[in-house]
Amino acid sequence: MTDTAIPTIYKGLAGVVVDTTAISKVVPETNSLTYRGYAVQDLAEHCSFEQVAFLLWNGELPTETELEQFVQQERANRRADRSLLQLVAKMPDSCHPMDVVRTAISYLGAEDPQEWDNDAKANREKSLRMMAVLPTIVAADHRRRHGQDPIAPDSNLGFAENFLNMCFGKVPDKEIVKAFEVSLILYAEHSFNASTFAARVVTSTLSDIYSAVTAAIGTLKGPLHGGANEAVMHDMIEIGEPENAEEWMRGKLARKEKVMGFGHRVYKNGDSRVPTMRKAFLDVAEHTGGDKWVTMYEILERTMNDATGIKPNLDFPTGPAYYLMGFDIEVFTPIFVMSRITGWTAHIIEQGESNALIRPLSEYTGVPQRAVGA
Ligand SMILES: CC(=O)SCCNC(=O)CCNC(=O)[C@H](O)C(C)(C)COP(=O)(O)OP(=O)(O)OC[C@H]1O[C@@H](n2cnc3c(N)ncnc32)[C@H](O)[C@@H]1OP(=O)(O)O
Ligand SMILES: O=C([O-])CC(=O)C(=O)O
Repeated sequence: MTDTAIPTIYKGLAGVVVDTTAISKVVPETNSLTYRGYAVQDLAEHCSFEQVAFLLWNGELPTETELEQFVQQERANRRADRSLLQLVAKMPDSCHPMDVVRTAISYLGAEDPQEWDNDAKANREKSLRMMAVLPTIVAADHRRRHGQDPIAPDSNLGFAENFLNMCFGKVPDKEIVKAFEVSLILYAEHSFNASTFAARVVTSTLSDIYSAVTAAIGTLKGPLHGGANEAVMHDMIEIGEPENAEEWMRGKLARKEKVMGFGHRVYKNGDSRVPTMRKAFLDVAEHTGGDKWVTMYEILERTMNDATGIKPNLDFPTGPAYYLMGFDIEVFTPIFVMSRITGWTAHIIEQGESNALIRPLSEYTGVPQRAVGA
C-alpha cells in the first residue's frame, strides 16, 4: 500500500471477525444460536436460568450436585450491603435505572479488595456475586420509584421467582414466571455484540471485571442495542390502538426513521430467538388479557415486512411481554443486564485466558501536518 492508498474501512466493524470464541455461535443463514453447543430453544424449554449461567461460565451443563452447590452459592450472595442499598436510595429520582445498575457495579468493584485479581476462578466467583446481587438492586430501585421499601431476597425461591417477588411482593402465576425465565435465557449471550465487545476491549487492557461490566452496561443502554426493548414499548404506547399501527409504521418508514425492535447487524432474515420469545409474549398476553398488544405487534410486524422485508429482533417481543408482566418500561434494559451479565463475564474470562490488546487502526482524514504560527 502506498502513502496515498485508502485502506478498506469496515465501518462499525461490520463483517469483521476479530477473534475466536467457544461460548456461543450465531448462524444467520439458518437462524440458529447455540450456547456451548446447545440450541437456545432447547435450553429455554428444558433449563433454568441458573443452569444456563453455569453452562456459559463452565462450558458444560451442571450435574445435579454441581447445580445444587451453584444454586446455594447464588442464593447466599443475593443480599446487597446496607451501603450499596443506601447508594441506590441516594441516586437522583430523575436518573434512568440503567445509571443505577452501572453505578452499583462500579461500587462493587470499588469495595472489593480483590478487584485486581483477574484469575479465571476469581472472576467466576465475582461473576456469580454480580449475577446474584443485581436483581436485588434492580428490584429495590423499581420499588423506590413507587415510594415502596425494598423486599429482601428469599433464598427459598429460584432466580426468576425471587426477582419477581422482590419487585411485586408476590410470585406471579407459573405462566408468567416461565415466560420471564425464557426471556432471561434468550438474553443471556450473543457472541460479539456491542456490549460484549466493549467488555472485551476493557479486559484486553488487563483492567478488572467490574470495569469491563460497567462499560458493557453503558453500551447496552443505547437504543440501537439493549435500550431498544424500552423504545419498543414507548412506541406501542404512542400508537395507542392497533388500528393506528399500520399508518404509524408507514409514516416512520416514509420519514426514513428507524423503528426500534426491528433489524439486526447479523441476522438479516429474522432473529433466531424471536419465535421462542414471541410465544412467551403470547402466553403472557393470554394470561393477562393483553390481546390488544398482540394485535398491534402482528400489524407492526406485517407492515414492516411487507414494506421492507426487515424482521423483528428479540427486543420486539420482550418489550410488550415485560410491560404486561407489570414492569415499568425503564426496568426493561436493567432486566437485560441481569441476564447478559452471564454472557459478558463468560467473555471477560475467555478474553483474559487468551488476551491480546484490542487496538484497531484508523484512517486520518483531517488537515495535513502544519506548524504552529505558520
Ligand atoms: C438485542 C439487540 O441489541 S437487537 C438490536 C436492537 N436494536 C434495534 O432494534 C434498533 C433498530 N435497529 C437498527 O437500528 C438496526 O437494524 C441495527 C443497528 C440493529 C443493525 O443495523 P446495521 O446492520 O448497522 O444496518 P443499518 O442500520 O445500516 O441498516 C441497513 C438498512 O436497513 C434499514 N434498517 C435497518 N434496521 C431498521 C429499522 N429498525 N427501521 C428502519 N430501517 C431499518 C436502514 O435504514 C438501512 O437502510 P438503507 O440501506 O436504505 O440506509
Ligand atoms: O448481537 C447483536 O448485535 C445484538 C443482539 O442481538 C444481542 O446482543 O443480543
